[in-house]
Amino acid sequence: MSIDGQVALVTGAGRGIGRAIALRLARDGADVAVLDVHADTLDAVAAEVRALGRRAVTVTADVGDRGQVHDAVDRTVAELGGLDVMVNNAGIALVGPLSETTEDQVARIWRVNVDGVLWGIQAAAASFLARGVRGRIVNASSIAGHDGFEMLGVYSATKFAVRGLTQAAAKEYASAGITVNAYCPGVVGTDMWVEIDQRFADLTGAPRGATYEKFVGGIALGRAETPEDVAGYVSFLAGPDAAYMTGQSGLIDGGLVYR
Ligand SMILES: NC(=O)C1=CN([C@@H]2O[C@H](COP(=O)(O)OP(=O)(O)OC[C@H]3O[C@@H](n4cnc5c(N)ncnc54)[C@H](O)[C@@H]3O)[C@@H](O)[C@H]2O)C=CC1
Ligand SMILES: CC(=O)C(C)=O
Repeated sequence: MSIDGQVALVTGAGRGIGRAIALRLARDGADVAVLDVHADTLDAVAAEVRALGRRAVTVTADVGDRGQVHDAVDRTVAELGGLDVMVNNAGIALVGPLSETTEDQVARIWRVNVDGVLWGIQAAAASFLARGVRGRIVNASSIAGHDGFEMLGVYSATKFAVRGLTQAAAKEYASAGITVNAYCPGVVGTDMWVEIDQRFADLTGAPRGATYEKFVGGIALGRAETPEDVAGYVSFLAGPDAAYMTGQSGLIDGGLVYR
């Protein structure tokens, strides 16, 4: 198993891509701390991790709160005996025209998608450095971090920002043997996309499902992405075969955006 005996912390692990990453890392041999701002599904995800024979802890925390993220890392080390892999997966979407975007909307999404990744990088790297661990940091960007999408403009900006943080952190921590990479999924059939599609319907009058189908229609491989497609790539980035890779933001989108 590629990451046997390691400890990972996955944010936004209560559902969707984060849940799939937690389970994949557990299947590949890691003990996992599952973190989410919504506590309701965390026990179920932790139970799934334990059913795979690995240890799990649940952490209810807001990634936009620096102190809570640092506490989450400390708790993981205390309860699971270390931390080797930090997956900054939590994120939220914002759908709407730039012309109508408010300060509150920008502050809210920036706090989760960008500040949340920054605090995760900072807390994990401090913990790796303090313990002499050549750890892995893996961040959630998106196709929207490679291409600006209409009606998803501020969301796109946050995902471009994640790529900037990923590159800068890779350089800052390289001498300590810490790698920092990002994954850039395409159209993954999670609750986030249900919400995006509904919001497009509300704003444009498009029938429900039409926006999702339009995006999926552009995928060369001919199907929507699954959370497990993303999780496999994250496990690769966390594992030994990615040891010589840092600062990269790799597209895993079935052939939707070409960069
Ligand atoms: N679904 C998609 O098509 C794509 C998703 N992504 C990115 O992948 C990541 C995961 O996406 P999905 O699983 O689809 O989203 P999702 O909305 O299904 O799940 C996100 C999880 O993050 C949690 N979360 C939200 N705000 C949080 C906060 N402040 N602190 C801690 N947890 C918080 C939510 O409670 C939820 O459990 C996000 O960063 C998203 O932007 C990137 C490209 C495509
Ligand atoms: C949800 C997302 O990341 C998109 C539309 O690329």
